[in-house]
Order: sequence, then C-alpha cells, then structure tokens
Amino acid sequence: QSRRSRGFPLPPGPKKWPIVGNAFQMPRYHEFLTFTEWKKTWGNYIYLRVFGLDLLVINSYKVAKELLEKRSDHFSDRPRLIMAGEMMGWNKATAISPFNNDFKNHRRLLARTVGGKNAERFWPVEERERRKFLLHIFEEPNNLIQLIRRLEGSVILDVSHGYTVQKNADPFVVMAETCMDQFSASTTYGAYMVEIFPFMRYIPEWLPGGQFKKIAREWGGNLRRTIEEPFAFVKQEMAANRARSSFASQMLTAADEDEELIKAAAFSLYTGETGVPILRVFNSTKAVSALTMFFLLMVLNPEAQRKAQAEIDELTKGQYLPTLQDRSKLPYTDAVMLESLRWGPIAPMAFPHRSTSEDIFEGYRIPEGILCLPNLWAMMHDPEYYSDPMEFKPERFMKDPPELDPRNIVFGFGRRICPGRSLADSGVWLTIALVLATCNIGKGVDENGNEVDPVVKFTSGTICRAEEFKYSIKPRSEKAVQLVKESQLDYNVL
Ligand code: HEM
Repeated sequence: QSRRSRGFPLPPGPKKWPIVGNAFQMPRYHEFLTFTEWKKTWGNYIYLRVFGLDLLVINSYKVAKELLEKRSDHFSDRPRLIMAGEMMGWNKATAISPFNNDFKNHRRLLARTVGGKNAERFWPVEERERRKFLLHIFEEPNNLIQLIRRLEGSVILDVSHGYTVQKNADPFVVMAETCMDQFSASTTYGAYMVEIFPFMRYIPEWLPGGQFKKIAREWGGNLRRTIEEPFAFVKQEMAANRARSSFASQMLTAADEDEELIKAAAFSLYTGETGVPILRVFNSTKAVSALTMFFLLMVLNPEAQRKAQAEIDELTKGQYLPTLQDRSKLPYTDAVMLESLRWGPIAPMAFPHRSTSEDIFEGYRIPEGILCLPNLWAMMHDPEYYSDPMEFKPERFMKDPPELDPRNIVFGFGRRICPGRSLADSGVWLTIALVLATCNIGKGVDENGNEVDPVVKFTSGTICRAEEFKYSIKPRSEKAVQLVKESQLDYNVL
C-alpha cells in the first residue's frame, strides 16, 4: 500500500475469512449469475479475495469503460500462468501474453490485417465458407454443432494462414486441439504446485516432484510445432507462388515485420478465437457459441424468424443469396444478430485483466495485481440500458434512439478488446442472413414424433454454449436448394 492510498478502503464485497478469504463463497458454475445477484447487495463492482488473490468483479458498463478503457495503461495485463505461459510458452499467444512490447506489436499487426475496414479483405473467404456451410447443413441437418465448429475452424485457418481445412482429422486442427487440451490440463486449478510455489521451477527434473518439468517440456514442444508447422506451410506456398492471401502471407510480404512476431500473431488468431481458458476448461469458440445461440433463439422465437425472412425475401425476391453488401438494407436481420449476441451467455465473464499498478477509484483503493473480471452478462442485462432485459426483442435496436449496441460490450474492453471483432461481426451476420434466407428452423421431435420445446441450458466455463437441444432445419424451398448449389460452383467445394 502506497502513501497516496493510505486511508482509502478496499471496494465493497462479502465478508472475508482469515486465509481463505471468499474461497468458500465463490460460485462453481455460472459465476456470472451469482455475481449479477450480488450486484443487488454490493453494487457495480465487488471486491473478493481468494487465498492470496485479489479479484474485482465489474458489473457495470460505465465502470468497465472507466477502469479498463480510460485507465487501460494499467488495467491491461493478464494473470500470470507459470506452467502454461512461462514454462510451456503460451505467453507468445496474444490472449495470454503479458502487457509488454511483444503484445503491443501483436496488436499492431492484427489491427493492420483484420482490424476495422481491413477485415473486408477477407470477405471473399467469409462468403465462400459460409455458403459452403449451407450446403453442409442441407446434407447433414442433424450435425449442426459439429458443422458450425468446422465452419469457424475453416474460416479462421483460411484467414490466419490461407489454409483449407480437410474434412476429417485435419492435421493442423488435430495439433491445435491437442495443444488446447494440454493448455487446459496445465491451467486446471491445483494441478501444478509450481503455480502456487514459483520457486519449484528451479527444482531439477530428476528430483521427486520435478516431473512436471518434463511435461512442460513435452507440451511446450507440441505448442512450438503448432506454431511452426502452419507457418512453414505458408512459406512453402509463397515460395511456390500459390499462397492464398492470409494474415501471415500479407505480413510476410510487408517485409518490415519481424518473422517471429508474425508467426506468433498468426497462431494467436485461432487460439484467441477459441477462447483459451484462463480459469476453466472450455469446449467451444466464441463464434461457435454465438451461432449456436442464434439457432436456439430461432427455435424459441418463430415470429422473429418469419419477420427477418420476410425482410430478406423482400430484398432478394428469393432470387439470390444475401451478401455482406446487403447488410445496411436488412436492419431487422441486423437487429436479430445483435439480440443473439446480447441475450445468452457467450463469453459472460470475458477474460481477466490484471492491474499493473495501484489505483484509487471512487474513493476506494484498487490494489496492484488485482484481477478485474468484467461481468459482460450483467452489463448486457442491465435494466439501465435494456428494457425487459431477459426478453428476446430485436425491436429494441430498431427504436429511435436504439438501446445500447451490445457490440460495445460483448467483445471486451480497452487494450484487450477482441482484435477479431470486425471479422466476427461480419461472419456472424452473414451466416445468420444466409441461414434465414434459405432454411426454416423449428422445433425438434421426440421418439414418438411429437414436437418438443428445446432445452434452454448453457455449459459453464469461460466460453458458454447452449447445451444440446432438439431442433429441425429444413430448406425453405426447392429454389433455395438450387441457389445454394449454384453458389458453390464458383468454389472448389470440399
Ligand atoms: C462472436 C465472436 C467473438 C466474441 C463474442 C469475442 C469476444 C472476445 C472477448 C470478450 C475477448 C476478451 C476481451 C477482453 O479481455 O477484454 C476476446 C479476445 C480475443 N479475441 Fe475475440 N471474440 C469473438 C471472435 C473472435 C475472432 C473471430 C477472432 C480472430 C479472428 C478473435 C480473436 C481474439 C483474440 C486474439 C483475443 C485476445 C486479445 C488480447 O488478449 O489482447 N475473436 N474476444
């Protein structure tokens, strides 16, 4: 505690017990709901202590803007991960990286290629892959979640490395998945004592208790291969003059950029998107989660579905598939997308931001090293900004003035704001527009053929996804099937 902060209390929060602090009160599942409930007692920000760790839950949009954006110079670090980050090498990934020069360079490269309008260079990839997805759902309507996963995996590897994912057991995808599993295993709370006793890093590998160093070495080797091999592919394609334009190829051509940096940032594109779990195991990506949420919402809200379909039909007369250029002419479809991002939990707690210096906020002392946990769920269901926040009402974004755009929240804040948000925004919108133009989404049936309501439950974790639910997807017409098939002719469909 510095002299400046002496006398300032810590922010409000539940009573802390000696040593354990709030450890026993910490929710195990869907913590965003408990933290939203606690908002009634403790307010817009809540101070918690779990053993030696200081936490600040941020429940309000205004506070998140004030701390994470306006004071981003000292609220932009990430939690320290000794085993995964420092020993295995995950600190090279943008999402995990400490707030240092490498990180700032990653963000600069990402902004140059996929930031804002630059992302439009990848619209042809978006159009191709998302139309292919329609064909895939016509072929395998019962395999929706898998197909959404494959879609997002294909788009991201195409954008990052100009690589086309093979239909089954793609070697790069398998490698990345193995790495993710090892990341999860190495960050599971309590699995590696070195996290609690950092000096253990210096124990020789052959001593009892030193085996974790061998694991770190092996898993770190896998991580290096997952960074190196897709990059080697790009260089090989460039040498043979057949590389597709991608983040990596564009940056390599730019010549003034450091190769190690490009490699790590390219890798970060697909690991950032998969929402590398900082505190919990994950099993989904944010874009997968957003699209799954959309399908569930369409089963639950047939009227909104019909209304968006009518809007699209009026524009296209059923004669062509909507494109990203049509977006401004389809305001209700846009509103359905915004409401799909707002309504359900996607990454409800974003990722923690660690502070690098002490601060005073509204008369409270915010200690250095505190982990700020932005409760995006609470912000996107705050009655101060959203009328009937628990209802699915796309109309809220058609009013004059519209309610707060959830894209100001769902992608996080400040220097850590999602660098892929432009791509995510266009990709999610396009998928929604294409699906509504060509498919009817409805209730699924049980074993006796009776229609059933879908289960509305969400997995717990850094990234939430709707749990398996029953649905039906059918092409809207013969003409829709024909349009989808014709649209594939331009591409080499896999
Ligand atoms: C609907 C889809 C998506 C959502 C809701 C989303 C949301 C988020 C959120 C909440 C964060 C944490 C921000 C913070 O710490 O304040 C984040 C970080 C990140 N996202 Fe996304 N994201 C999406 C899609 C994507 C895509 C498509 C990409 C890649 C092209 C991407 C790349 C990243 C990366 C690299 C980070 C780490 C940034 C850093 O730590 O500086 N995301 N995203």
